[in-house]
Amino acid sequence: MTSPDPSTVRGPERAAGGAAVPKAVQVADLSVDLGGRLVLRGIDLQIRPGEVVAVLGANGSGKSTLVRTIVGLLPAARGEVRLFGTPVPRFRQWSRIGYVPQRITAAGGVPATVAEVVTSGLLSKRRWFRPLTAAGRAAVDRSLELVDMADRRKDAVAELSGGQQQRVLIARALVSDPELLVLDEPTAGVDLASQDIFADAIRERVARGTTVIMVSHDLGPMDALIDRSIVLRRGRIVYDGPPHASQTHAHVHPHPVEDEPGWLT
Ligand SMILES: Nc1ncnc2c1ncn2[C@@H]1O[C@H](COP(=O)(O)OP(=O)(O)OP(=O)(O)O)[C@@H](O)[C@H]1O
Repeated sequence: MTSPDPSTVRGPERAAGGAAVPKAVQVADLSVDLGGRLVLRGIDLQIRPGEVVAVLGANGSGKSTLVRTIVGLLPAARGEVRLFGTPVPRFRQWSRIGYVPQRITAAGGVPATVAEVVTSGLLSKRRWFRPLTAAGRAAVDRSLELVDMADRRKDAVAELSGGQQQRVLIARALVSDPELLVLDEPTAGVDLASQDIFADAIRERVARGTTVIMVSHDLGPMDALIDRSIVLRRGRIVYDGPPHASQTHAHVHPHPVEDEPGWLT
């Protein structure tokens, strides 16, 4: 019997035949140094395909740094991150990953329409100049409908409100139908109605086996989707478990971390 190619295996249910399905995310002994300071220290984390994980913690605890390192935007000072079994520096299948950054970067001073920004989620750097296929256009339309922005597709992103821009970024992350969604405070500054729209879009993806990592201070309507919470404190994981009372997890520290000499607050 031949083993399936791990890179084509999707979702935990594809483990039939005994072949080991790679974890969606594996973080081993990860430390990250920013500006000469260890912002993450000794992080160990494994996320199975299909899991929906909330990353919680106080301001400055390292949440954004963790997810930015997971998607390859920051290098590890020590340790390793693997995506679907491949070390991030060698990972090339970025269409399998959807990422919504914490702050608006879509406009970035570049005049781009809503549809253009969402389309950019379909294109790897090497394929920028290829015309979009009919399937690609349909995916962009579907994604814009999911976040209720279809009627703004020709508008300049820079002219949208902050919450509307955030919806465009969410549509951009969803458009390639990624297997792993990494969302850094996706609904910060987004009104409740839009949060509901967003939660519906994520719920639909989760039902199809998409893995989700979401940084949030206020999960809102997403709360019911979470099946595991991780709490960071000063660059370390201090809680990893069921998301009971998730609104207060940021204050749960079952394994208190002693302040260490040399830790700069
Ligand atoms: N470029 C940088 N250079 C140096 N230190 C940085 C840099 N970016 C972030 N930090 C520091 O790293 C720590 C973790 O920051 P990070 O943005 O990961 O926290 P966070 O948990 O996402 O916070 P928040 O909830 O406020 O978004 C903070 O103390 C921050 O000051």
